[in-house]
Amino acid sequence: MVYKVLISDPLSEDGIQPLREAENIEVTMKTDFTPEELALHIGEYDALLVRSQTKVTREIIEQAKRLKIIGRAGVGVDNIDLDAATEHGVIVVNAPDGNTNSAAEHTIAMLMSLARKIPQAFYALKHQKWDRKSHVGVELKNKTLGVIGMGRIGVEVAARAKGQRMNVIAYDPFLTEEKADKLGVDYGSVEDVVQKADFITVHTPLLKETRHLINKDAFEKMKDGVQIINCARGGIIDEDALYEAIVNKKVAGAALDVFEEEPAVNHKLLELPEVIATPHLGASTIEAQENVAIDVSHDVVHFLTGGLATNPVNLPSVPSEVMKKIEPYFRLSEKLGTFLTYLAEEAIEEISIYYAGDLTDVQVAPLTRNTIKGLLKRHLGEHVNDVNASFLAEKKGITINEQKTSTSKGFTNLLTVQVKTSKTTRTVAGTLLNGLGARIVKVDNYSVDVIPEGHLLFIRHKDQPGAIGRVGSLLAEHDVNIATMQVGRSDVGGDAIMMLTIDKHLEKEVLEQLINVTDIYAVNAIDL
Ligand SMILES: NC(=O)C1=CN([C@@H]2O[C@H](COP(=O)(O)OP(=O)(O)OC[C@H]3O[C@@H](n4cnc5c(N)ncnc54)[C@H](O)[C@@H]3O)[C@@H](O)[C@H]2O)C=CC1
Ligand SMILES: O=C(O)C(=O)COP(=O)(O)O
Repeated sequence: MVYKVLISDPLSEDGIQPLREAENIEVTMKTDFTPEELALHIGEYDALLVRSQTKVTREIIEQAKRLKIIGRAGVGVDNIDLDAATEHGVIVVNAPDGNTNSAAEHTIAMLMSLARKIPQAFYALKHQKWDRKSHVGVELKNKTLGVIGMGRIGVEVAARAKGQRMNVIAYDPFLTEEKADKLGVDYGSVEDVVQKADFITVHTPLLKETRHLINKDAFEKMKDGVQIINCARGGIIDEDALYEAIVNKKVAGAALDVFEEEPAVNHKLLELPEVIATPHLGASTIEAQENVAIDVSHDVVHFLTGGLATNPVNLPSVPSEVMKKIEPYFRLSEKLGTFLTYLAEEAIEEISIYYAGDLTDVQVAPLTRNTIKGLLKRHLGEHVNDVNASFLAEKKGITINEQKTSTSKGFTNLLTVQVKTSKTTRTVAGTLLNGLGARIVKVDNYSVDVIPEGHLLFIRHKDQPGAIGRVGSLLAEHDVNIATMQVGRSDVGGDAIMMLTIDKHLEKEVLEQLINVTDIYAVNAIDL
């Protein structure tokens, strides 16, 4: 199998070496596709790598029949329709750390350029004007920098601003007073930051909650002569409100690296002499580009070759030490889910997954997703995966319960899956036996011991002499060899079960004949 990877924005050639060197991966770099051309060609690719330029819309994702992974060589994923990706089972990964330093340095460069009007002075000089009086700046020392968003970049900007002898006041929903103390910054609300700062810089993602976070109201509360920096995302600051605030002399200057719509040429803000700008260059350094391309290429290679992504955006990331503990259960959890699809004869309304023993100490969400994947895949097809399993279950109106319990029934680990339909509740439980691998240990109320692989027959019957023999004979007549067989019963002469492993898939006509054998109530032929 050769995986085809499309790179649709310029990425560092050194950074994509992991992709170029990987076996079975063919890389195409094509950075001039129009949206229509991308929609036309995306169906050929297994992976798509982008920066902020390519808009990965729902329309594109709907055409991407082979696509498994979208790699964002950078932080912001607002150019990717994450819901559409999730619905289509496409994992999105980013490279959150590689450009932090460059973005922070660019912010400081903008702050200093703004304070000293360097771009305006240079522009005048380029136009033969030796103009010193229009370009009088302000010092940063002892001024207050307001930082909104103290994530990776915000924290780095704050540290550098302190190096300029500035006071820093910061707001972030995850910033505590204690943490602010440790970072040597003042802790405040958005209001405090807005009211007290001489310079305000934003470093949040663009979300519903942060869209126009800095708006007309906010500008009104600011100090006269405040200066604004946005090296995060266009849209965090309301551009119309900023324009008004500059024209009304409330805001003395603004430095913008990002815009609500990009590319932003002929933007009205660019006509104002108080505004300096760069065309989204925060991450545009040799180092950052190499870092993010390496990180995202590694994730794409790992993922395409069956490994796990380090920086998933539309799946909760799982620390590697946790992953090591739960990975052995992946196969078992999926098989238990698949097993139950054969037992549930009506539509599944509720799935409950119980984790016991060693499994109570770990993060089990990936196992839950895997179980649901097993439950849905048989009927919905191969496109069901970890990314879209929960979404698809919810869309089908299936309630999902996940619970850790102390009842491990003597097993060191026990994974029990139960499904409810309008008529019945069916249960299967499995365990990982030390050194022996996975076993199904319970079906409904019956204890069994069977490897969850291959072809199984689960038969419910009346506990009567001859029932087992009749099943054996019928299978022999059809050349079906029995590899293992277990029986169990509730009480003598009552309900009983047989669990067989057979050497081949049971044909439909044999199954129908088996169901008609005397004393047999139900037969499930299960292919795992
Ligand atoms: N101009 C450029 O080229 C670059 C821009 N960026 C952008 O910079 C921004 C920050 O990136 P990182 O620091 O890496 O992200 P991050 O995820 O480490 O930090 C974002 C912070 O914003 C905080 N936040 C969320 N909602 C908030 C709110 N309503 N008020 C205050 N804080 C809020 C979060 O709690 C988080 O701590 C992102 O928008 C990213 O896309 C990143 C790299 C380069
Ligand atoms: O990483 C980010 O969020 C950025 O904004 C960088 O964008 P870029 O990769 O330079 O198009």
